[in-house]
Amino acid sequence: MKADSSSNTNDPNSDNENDKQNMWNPIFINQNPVRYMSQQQQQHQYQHLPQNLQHQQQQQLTQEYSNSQQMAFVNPWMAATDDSINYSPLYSTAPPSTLSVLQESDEHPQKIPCFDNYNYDQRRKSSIIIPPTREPAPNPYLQEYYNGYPAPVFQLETNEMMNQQQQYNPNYFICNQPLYQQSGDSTFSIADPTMSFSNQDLTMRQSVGPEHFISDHTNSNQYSKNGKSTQQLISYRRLSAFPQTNGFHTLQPPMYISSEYRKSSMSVSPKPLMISHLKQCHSKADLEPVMNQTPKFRRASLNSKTISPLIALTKGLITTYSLCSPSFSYKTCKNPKRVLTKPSDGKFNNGYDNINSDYILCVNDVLGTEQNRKYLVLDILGQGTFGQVVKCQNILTSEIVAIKVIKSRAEYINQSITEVKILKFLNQELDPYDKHHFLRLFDSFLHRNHLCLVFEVLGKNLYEVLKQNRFHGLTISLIRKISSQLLDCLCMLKDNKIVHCDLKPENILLTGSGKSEIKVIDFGSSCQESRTLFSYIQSRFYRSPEVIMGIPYSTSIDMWSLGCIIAELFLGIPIFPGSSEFNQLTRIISCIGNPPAWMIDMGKSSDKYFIKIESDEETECNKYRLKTIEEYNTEFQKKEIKSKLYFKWDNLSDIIENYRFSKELQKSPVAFEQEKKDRRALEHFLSGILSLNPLERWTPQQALMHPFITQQHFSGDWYPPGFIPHVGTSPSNQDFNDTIMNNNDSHFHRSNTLQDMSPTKRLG
Ligand SMILES: Nc1ncnc2c1ncn2[C@@H]1O[C@H](COP(=O)(O)OP(=O)(O)OP(=O)(O)O)[C@@H](O)[C@H]1O
Repeated sequence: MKADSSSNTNDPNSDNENDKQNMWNPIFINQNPVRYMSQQQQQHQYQHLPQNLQHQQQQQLTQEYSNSQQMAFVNPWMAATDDSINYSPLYSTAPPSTLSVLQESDEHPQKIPCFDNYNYDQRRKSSIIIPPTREPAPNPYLQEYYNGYPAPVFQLETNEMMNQQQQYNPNYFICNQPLYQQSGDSTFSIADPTMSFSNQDLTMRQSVGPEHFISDHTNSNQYSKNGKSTQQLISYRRLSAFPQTNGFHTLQPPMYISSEYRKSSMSVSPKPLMISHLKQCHSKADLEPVMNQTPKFRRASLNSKTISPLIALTKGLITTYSLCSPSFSYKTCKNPKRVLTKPSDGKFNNGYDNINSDYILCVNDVLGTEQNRKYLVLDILGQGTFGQVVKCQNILTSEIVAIKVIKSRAEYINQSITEVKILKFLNQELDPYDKHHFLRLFDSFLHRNHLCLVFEVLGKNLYEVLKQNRFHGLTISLIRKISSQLLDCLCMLKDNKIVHCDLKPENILLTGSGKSEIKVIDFGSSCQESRTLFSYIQSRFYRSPEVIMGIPYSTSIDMWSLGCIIAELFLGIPIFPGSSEFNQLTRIISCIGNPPAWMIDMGKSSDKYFIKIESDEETECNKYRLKTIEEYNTEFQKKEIKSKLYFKWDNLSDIIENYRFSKELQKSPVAFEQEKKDRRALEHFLSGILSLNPLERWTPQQALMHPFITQQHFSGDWYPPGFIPHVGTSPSNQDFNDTIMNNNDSHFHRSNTLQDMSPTKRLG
């Protein structure tokens, strides 16, 4: 070991040649470096052996492995490039899973084949000290062995085991330790059960893209335009929350390990696991950290400064690799780029854009060219109909921001210019002190034909919050806090006659301040009340009945969306998860009741969904009924099916009242009583917001006064000040409800599972 005070000994990645040459300590170097085989080679060779021979060799391998007293330092670079090496037959026949363990452990000197042309001198000079073999840690996936029992040395899998595994579930195979699911040519971990809802979301939770905005002035019938159906349009739209279902996030124990295998593993190395002695604590001094002496043979040394093997193989990995192979050189520019955009093939805009006209973004890309407008791309935050949102750092100021990179198509850019205008107005004119929960826009610029909007960076959206909560509802006090902030925001919008047009959980983000503070984002579909040009707006689950029926709309459509969002926050899943507009309307009507006849009379699209059953010319009072699924399918050549019901009860108040009480609430009678009172107030609050008649629907100002928000005593009845119920000329509620209810059987079948909605069974 050489001490060189002139070299930068603190830097484990030092490029100093002396450092490298003096790192090797001959005492601890095994003369037989391991040859690394590719997984394919291993599998191939293993599969061709007869089964009894495989078993015999596995045992031999296990025995030799446990007997080994020395470790070899393995140079992955040499091994990966040298093809002229003869493999040990033992290695070539080991089962794939075993070999993968061996590759990682570097602990098999006896079985290591020779490198004919390997330069041992280089290794002998090393001062990296390799400790003698010690007992491997117990396998945490074999839980029986974990608590104090000897662990199997490593996991072997015979073909028989693999077969049994596959018989048990053909989709799973044991891959060393974690359990993976195989799908096509990609391998991923067992799907998180909470992800099951996402698939449905892909087609249902989307907002409407500008190419699908249908102007009332051009064509009122969104279905007949271009001959495209809603279903066809949906396929072009994208999920706003970036799907995160492909991550390797679930590690599961193997599903099956035979008892024979366990016994054989036990017999290999039955040494008891040492558990460190626990001492009683008498004084503060006992809590002082104890520095153990540097264990002999347990440290690697770099120019007299000792570094641990951990540092040598993490922080100091580059130096370690350089020492292993003089030809190894590391340059960050050669690093593979992490692409954030999917699909990532360049199709348009000189190869900068993918097939969806999304800019292909990679980590460490720079957006913007001007001095103070250069942003380093760090990660993806979300994806939506209009483009992608990425976390970036201003190169000049180091400020972290969120940049929404809009698709390079004209219709998206134009609509986003409106978003910029509205946000500027909201930020600068309406809410200069940032008190009313609007997203802050800092800047906007063009980058390679993409409009980039620079926002403050926020936290999780409410859909992600629910998902993280395994689609269980949030507590009433949290719902109250979120609702009052949203109402405050909607008050500002209503006062200034601005319609958001796309309120949904994905567009409400926690600020990340830790105070359940939220902000409303995505004003890309917003408009002024006087310029409601489009009739195909709002994400379906949150779409108001007047928009579905084609009635002129106002800021009250945002109140409808708010009602749906609050109900979802309570229930954990959407209250009206319609699979089509017809299905959406059916769900709304069966839960809340019928719309007044004047709405049906007035709606441009009403005749798609309703049939007139009675017309009284004198009173001009018409009666309608919802079309049956068969009638609707025949008329429009659709394939609507009975929709699944996810709640045991039909109407809103029963759903809220009977929704599952958490175990904590059930334990405390006081909390239980309070919850029941809160639920009654919530139910009444929602009934005012989710009024089918937009003229009777409470305004945000009215809703803010409701006892659910103010937490005043709720007696069971409450009217907002100055509220006069509109007396419609609709058929009597009873008549209509009878019709609807008679139709209900044909529209719904009750779901016994919430598979499409949520991972857990929650029937109300
Ligand atoms: N400022 C921000 N900070 C953190 N995440 C953000 C921010 N803005 C947006 N996101 C994330 O990106 C997602 C998509 O953003 P946004 O809704 O603005 O895009 P969009 O293309 O308009 O989507 P949509 O399909 O809803 O119209 C959001 O759901 C959110 O998760």
